[in-house]
Amino acid sequence: MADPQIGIYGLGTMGAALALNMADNGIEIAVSNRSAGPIAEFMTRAEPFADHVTAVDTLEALIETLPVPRLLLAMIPSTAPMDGFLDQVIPLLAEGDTVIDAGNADFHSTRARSARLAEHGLHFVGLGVSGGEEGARHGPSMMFGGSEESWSGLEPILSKIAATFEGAPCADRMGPDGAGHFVKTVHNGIEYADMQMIAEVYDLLRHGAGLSPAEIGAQFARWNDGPLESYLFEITGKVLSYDDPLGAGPMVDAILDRAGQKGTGRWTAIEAVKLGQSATMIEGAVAARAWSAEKALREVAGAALGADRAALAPDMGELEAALLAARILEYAQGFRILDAASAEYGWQLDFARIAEIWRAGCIIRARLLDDISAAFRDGPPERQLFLAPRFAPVLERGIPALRQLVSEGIAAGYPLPVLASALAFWDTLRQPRGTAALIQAQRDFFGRHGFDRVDGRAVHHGPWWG
Ligand SMILES: NC(=O)C1=CN([C@@H]2O[C@H](COP(=O)(O)OP(=O)(O)OC[C@H]3O[C@@H](n4cnc5c(N)ncnc54)[C@H](OP(=O)(O)O)[C@@H]3O)[C@@H](O)[C@H]2O)C=CC1
Ligand SMILES: O=C(CO)[C@H](O)[C@H](O)COP(=O)(O)O
Repeated sequence: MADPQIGIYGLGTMGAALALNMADNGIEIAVSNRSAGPIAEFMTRAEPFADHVTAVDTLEALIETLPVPRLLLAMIPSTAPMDGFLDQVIPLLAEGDTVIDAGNADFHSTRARSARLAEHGLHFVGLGVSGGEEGARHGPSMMFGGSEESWSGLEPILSKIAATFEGAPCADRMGPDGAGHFVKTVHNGIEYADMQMIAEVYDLLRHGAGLSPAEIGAQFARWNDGPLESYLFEITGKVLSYDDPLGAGPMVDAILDRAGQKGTGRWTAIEAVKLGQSATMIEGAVAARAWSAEKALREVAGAALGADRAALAPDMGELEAALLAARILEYAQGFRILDAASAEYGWQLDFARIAEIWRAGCIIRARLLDDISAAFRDGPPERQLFLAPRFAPVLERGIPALRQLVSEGIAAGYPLPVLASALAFWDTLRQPRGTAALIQAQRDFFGRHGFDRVDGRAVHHGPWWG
C-alpha cells in the first residue's frame, strides 16, 4: 500500500462520506475518529476500497502515518471541538503541514485559526463543503479558503472528488483564510431563504388551495422540469410524496413544526448587517426558523388570537413566475453580501466562478445559476444581479406575479417573511427617492445628527434647532 496522501479525522456523516469518496477515487487515505465505533463501521463500508485505506485508533497515530508535508482534514464540529483538536495537533505537526477544517465554521474563527497556525509555520484551510452526505460521498461542491501553497497541495485531491459541471470540478480557491468558509456560509444563507420560500408556497397550496402534500409534491416535481429546476425543488417533490410508515398519514404531517438551525443562516444575516448590507430574505428565513421554535407560544397565541386563514386559488403558472423572480432576488442578496465582504477583506471573489461551483453537488444547485454565472461574466450594471439585462424579461413577468401572490397571501392571513421581503427589497431599490429624508429629519431633531441637503448647500440642521 502506498503512503496515504491525506488523513481524515472525524468519521461522522460527512467525514465518512468524504473519505469513502476519496478511497473510491483511488486516493490513498488514512482515517481515524475520536471514538472507536465509527472506525470499525467505516472499515466495513470501505471494504471495496480497502487497498486505499489505512485506519488507526488515535490522532497521534494518524499524524505519524502521514508523509510530510502532511494534509490533515478534520470533519468535526468547527466550534470548540475544532479548537480542542488544534490544541492536540499543533505540537505533533511539522512546519509546512496543512490542517483543513472541512466543517461549517464561522469565518472569523477560521481567520483566527489561520493566524494561530501560521505562528507555528502551519497552513490552515477553511474548506466549505456542500451537498450533504450524498454530495460528500459522490461529489460535493467545495469552497476553499487558504494559501496558494496549500491549494496546490490539495487541489488534485479536491478536483478528483468534487462534483463536475460541464467537465469542470465544482471546487475552487475562493481566497485566503476565511474566504472559503464565508462563501459556504452565504451559500447556506441562500439555502435558508430558498427552503423558506418553498415552505411559504407549500403553506399557501396546502391550507389556501386545499391541496394534499402529495399533490403539492407533484407540482414541485413539475416545476422542477422547468426554469425552477433545483435540488431543493426536487427533494421537496420527493419528501411530500412520502407517507408515514407509522401510519399517521402524509410524512410531513407527522413531523413537529420546529426547525433546527446550526448557525450558518444566522451568521449570514449577522455578517450582512455588519457589512452595512441587509439580506432581508435570508433574515426572514432565519426569523421564520426562530419563530417556528416557539411552539408552545404559538399554541397559546393561536388559541387566544385565532389561527384562521382564508382560502386561496393561486394559478400555478403565476406562482412559477413569482418564484423565479423571488429566487433571482434571493441570489442577488447573497451575492451582494459576498461583494461587500470581498471588498472589506480584500478577497477579490470571482462571482461567476462561485455560481459555477454551486451549479452541481451543492444544496442550492439550480438551473438559474447558469444565467447568474453568465450575468456576472457580462458584468451587470452596478454589479447587481437584479439589474442584469438577461433577467429583465423574467423579472418583468415575475414581479407582478410575486406582488399578486404576496398581497393575496397576506390579505388571507398567511405569513410570508421571505416572499414579502423580496418585494420590499425590490420596491425599495427601484425608488430613486426613498423615505430616508424623514428618518434624517427625525435623527437631527432628537439628536442633532445632521443631514445633507438635496441642493448641496452647507446647511446640515433643520429649523427645529433655531
Ligand atoms: N451534515 C451535513 O449535511 C453537513 C455538515 N457539515 C459540517 O460537517 C461537520 C461534521 O458534521 P456531521 O458529519 O454532520 O456530524 P456528525 O455528528 O455526523 O459527526 C461528528 C464527528 O465529529 C466528531 N467529534 C465531535 N466532537 C468532537 C470532539 N470534541 N473532538 C473530536 N471529534 C469530535 C465525532 O466523533 P465521535 O464519533 O467520537 O462522536 C464525529 O466523528 C460539521 O462542522 C457540520 O457543520 C457541512 C456540510 C453538510
Ligand atoms: O451545510 C449544510 C448544508 O449545506 C448542513 O446540512 C447544515 O447543517 C445546514 O444548516 P442547518 O442545520 O442550520 O439547517
